[in-house]
Amino acid sequence: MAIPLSIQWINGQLIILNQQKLPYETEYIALNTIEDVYDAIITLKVRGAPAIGITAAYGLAIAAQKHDTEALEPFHHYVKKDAVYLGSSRPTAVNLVWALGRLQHSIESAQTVAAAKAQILAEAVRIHKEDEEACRKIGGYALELLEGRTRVLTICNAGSIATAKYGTALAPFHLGKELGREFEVYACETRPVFQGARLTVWELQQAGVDVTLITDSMAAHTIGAKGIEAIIVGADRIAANGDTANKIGTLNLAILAAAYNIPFYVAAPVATFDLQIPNGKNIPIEERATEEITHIAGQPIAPNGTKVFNPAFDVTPAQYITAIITEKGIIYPDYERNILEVFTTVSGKGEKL
Ligand SMILES: CSC[C@@H](O)[C@@H](O)C(=O)COP(=O)(O)O
Repeated sequence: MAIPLSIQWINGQLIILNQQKLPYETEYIALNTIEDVYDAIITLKVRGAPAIGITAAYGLAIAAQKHDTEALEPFHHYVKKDAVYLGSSRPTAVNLVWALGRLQHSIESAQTVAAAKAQILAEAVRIHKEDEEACRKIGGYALELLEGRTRVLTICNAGSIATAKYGTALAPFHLGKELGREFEVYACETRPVFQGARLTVWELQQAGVDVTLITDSMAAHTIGAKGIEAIIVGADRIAANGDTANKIGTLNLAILAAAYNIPFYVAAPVATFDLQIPNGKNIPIEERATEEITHIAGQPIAPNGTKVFNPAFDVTPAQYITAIITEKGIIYPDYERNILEVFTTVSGKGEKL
């Protein structure tokens, strides 16, 4: 039994777990070029907001090593162009542009191209390491909040394989296992791409955590029938007022939690907050290919030419969120005030580091 990892930097090579192939095949692939990284992100070989950010950071660092110039100005120009390219791969998870921005910032003061190349790679490794630490802390805070509750519902995969390790929403279950605390996790299958069925169930089984799969449409019934005591989800972008974008279907669960009077928790690192965005209305929502809905495993399930709407994320208004669990602590309403306070404490400037 072990917590699976999705991203590894081994002897100067980026190796990822190909999440497209799970749960049938556990395939690890090397990403050697910026195009490999872009493709892996857009085709969901690697997915989950923090994992996208970490992979893109390595992608930018890999590309930077290959730029054949001794002059700093063109080097910065190439890095900026690469960052724009990688940043265009998926629009909702803010961790992507956050990580790319952090790498660019890390080389601003470099005196030579050689120094910049070393610094940009070091920063990617740092982001990777920091995310594991952040997720472990999130798990600790989530365990405090879940004290006395064992039956917990989740959606999508906000687990170890969506981050450096442990995950965000799944972190308390992994950490709980390490500490001898058992949970009964209910995983929504998460149509249309089945991150819940394919990834969360697989990941929790690998780690020896008790997990039960339901279809998304069974959530309301299951909360009552199985006595679900809390819902915990991840996030792709959290606006300054606490409105939270996460996998499509999350909003349904938030409304159900309110109807059943059980807590609805969002777990995310501070890298997932976007203070430039005042509220959820301004969060860009990715729309993906129609085939994700009209086909399952390559087989059509709807008439040819069916009109489709396929938003990959929805936005849960802050009023439905009981608490937001970060590595800096647990944030409660009033979110607008308390989120700003966390960031002011973190950076001293009311900005994301
Ligand atoms: C810790 S991952 C948090 C979110 O990124 C996760 O809940 C989610 O919605 C992932 O969506 P995906 O489309 O699989 O990248």
